[in-house]
Amino acid sequence: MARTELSAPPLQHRSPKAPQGLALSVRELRKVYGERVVLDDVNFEVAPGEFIAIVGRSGCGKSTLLRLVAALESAQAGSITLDGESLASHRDDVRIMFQDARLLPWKRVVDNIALGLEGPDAKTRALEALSQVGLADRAHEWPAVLSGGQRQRVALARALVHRPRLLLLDEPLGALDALTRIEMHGLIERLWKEHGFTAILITHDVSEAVALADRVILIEDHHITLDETIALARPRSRGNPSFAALEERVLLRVLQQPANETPHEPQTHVPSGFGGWRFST
Ligand SMILES: Nc1ncnc2c1ncn2[C@@H]1O[C@H](COP(=O)(O)OP(=O)(O)OP(=O)(O)O)[C@@H](O)[C@H]1O
Repeated sequence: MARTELSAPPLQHRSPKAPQGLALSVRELRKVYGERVVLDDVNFEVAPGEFIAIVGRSGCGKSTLLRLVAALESAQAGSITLDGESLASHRDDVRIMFQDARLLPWKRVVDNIALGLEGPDAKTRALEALSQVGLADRAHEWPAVLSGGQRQRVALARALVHRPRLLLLDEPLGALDALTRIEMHGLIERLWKEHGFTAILITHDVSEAVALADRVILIEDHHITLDETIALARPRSRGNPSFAALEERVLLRVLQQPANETPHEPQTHVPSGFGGWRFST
């Protein structure tokens, strides 16, 4: 496989002020619904500040895995740790964003973002976050008058205002048109670089995964069967032949036509400890 334009390690571009992203370790994870095994012996590691995309056919367990990392559900076996500690220890460091923005329609945009913030500067912080996603001029409007893409920008601001160290993205661009998606890729990548959080993105769009992620993980048959490093310099160009080659390679694997190379082995063990933490957006 062609691998050109080697990128720098994820954190080298970051501002020294950015909080460090959390390291994630998933070990021997098993999730079953009734008789249905969804995940079995799933193992992977995510380095602080790394951007991971998870792909796989519909129903393979991507959202289930993210919900387990978000402690919205618990597993039958295995462990998930953040910086070697339980999920409960980092409940305030993790935020999740979904395909629908889930804004409260009776609150203005800025008040949706300020929800859950405390202190006299809550509104100022909410306005700053809104400005970071390019919507400062829509602060006092109702969510209903925004476009789908704008609503997702608000959802992103609502997550970022809490300065997460791990951002979980469950197909956040799935309902947007192709042009808006590409604009959002640029925005997400810029904010990831500036804020320094670790990011885990679920997507059906292999091109999106290759555009954004340091690594793409494939789930099939309850396991991780591919863990592919995307060693392309950022910002990435879809017109680049190396981009197209990587996209094709991952897509062929998703379609169950293995390429010639062997998937990466699962990575090393770190201390375990499973705990729950409160969900909030
Ligand atoms: N609460 C639940 N109860 C029972 N089965 C569930 C539950 N949640 C998910 N499942 C099942 O687990 C499997 C994995 O679902 P999941 O939503 O994680 O897949 P996915 O890869 O995210 O799919 P998609 O790409 O279509 O969103 C599916 O077979 C689904 O029906």
